[in-house]
Amino acid sequence: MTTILDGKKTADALMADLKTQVDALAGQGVVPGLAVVLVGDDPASAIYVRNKEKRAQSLGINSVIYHLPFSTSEQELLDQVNALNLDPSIDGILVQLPLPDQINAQAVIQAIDPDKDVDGFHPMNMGRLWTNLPGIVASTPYGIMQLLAAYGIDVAGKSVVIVGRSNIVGRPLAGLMLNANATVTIAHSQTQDLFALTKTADILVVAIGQAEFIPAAAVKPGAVVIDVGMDRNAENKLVGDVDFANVEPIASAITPVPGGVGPMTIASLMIQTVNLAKKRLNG
Ligand SMILES: Nc1nc(=O)c2c([nH]1)NC[C@@H]1CN(c3ccc(C(=O)N[C@@H](CCC(=O)O)C(=O)O)cc3)C=[N+]21
Repeated sequence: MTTILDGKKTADALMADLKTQVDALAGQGVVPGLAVVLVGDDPASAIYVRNKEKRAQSLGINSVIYHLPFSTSEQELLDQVNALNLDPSIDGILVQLPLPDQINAQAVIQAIDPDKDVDGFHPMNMGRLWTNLPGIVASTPYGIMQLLAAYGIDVAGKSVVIVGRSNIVGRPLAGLMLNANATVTIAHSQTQDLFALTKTADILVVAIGQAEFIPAAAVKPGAVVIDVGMDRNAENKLVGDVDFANVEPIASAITPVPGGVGPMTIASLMIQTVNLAKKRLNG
């Protein structure tokens, strides 16, 4: 029997616990503040923003959305970020990616106060992760680690293959996996004989954004499969990067899309926002 790694259920359980923490903070006069800056109308960002809003509201987190037009200049965005850096009611700042071409995303990420960088994308937080120091960790990788932990899947000593080397998922996940004592390989578009490599993985993570790219022949029987993709197939249905129907029967455990990694990403963002608010209170 294959275990379906239910991110929705796991996220709901984590949020029930987090709600008591938010209530306790409120009793001490602190409401966690999350600022989300969205430039333009990227569809994946729109789903993310909508679901974040729902979660934040039900928890009692003060989530403020700054929806700027697609034509926003880099300087205008930097000014917005600076204002949020200085706003004491804001604990976490998240600038939705991708950004329009006229804006240098790295310049914006580096303008965020590293201690408010709730996405963990600032080089300071990436450096902390890769030196195994405490810091803020990107929400999607953090959510994946929590989902594995919730199902008692230990990564220590396992062979983990991550397909995708983005700063949002692949790289930070590799750091977390290494810190948890996994043996990590990062594969990407130039990897030779990719499916032979993925077939060696005890834990296979795919984050490339190509609908149903990974076939059953690329997966070791009994592997744990984590699908980070959020793609549209030919019928415009939301699917992942893994051919779920054919891979599910041979995997020992697998995440669905939707209902897998996505809800865990949002839960992780909420957890880290609350942790930053606790820091505001306790220093
Ligand atoms: N700075 C930044 N940080 C991000 O983490 C970031 C980003 N920009 N830009 C966009 C992508 C996309 N992303 C999603 C996270 C969760 C769901 C999600 O909740 N998915 C649910 C719901 C799907 C649905 O409602 O259809 C699911 O998979 O079950 C979606 C998309 C975060 N991203």
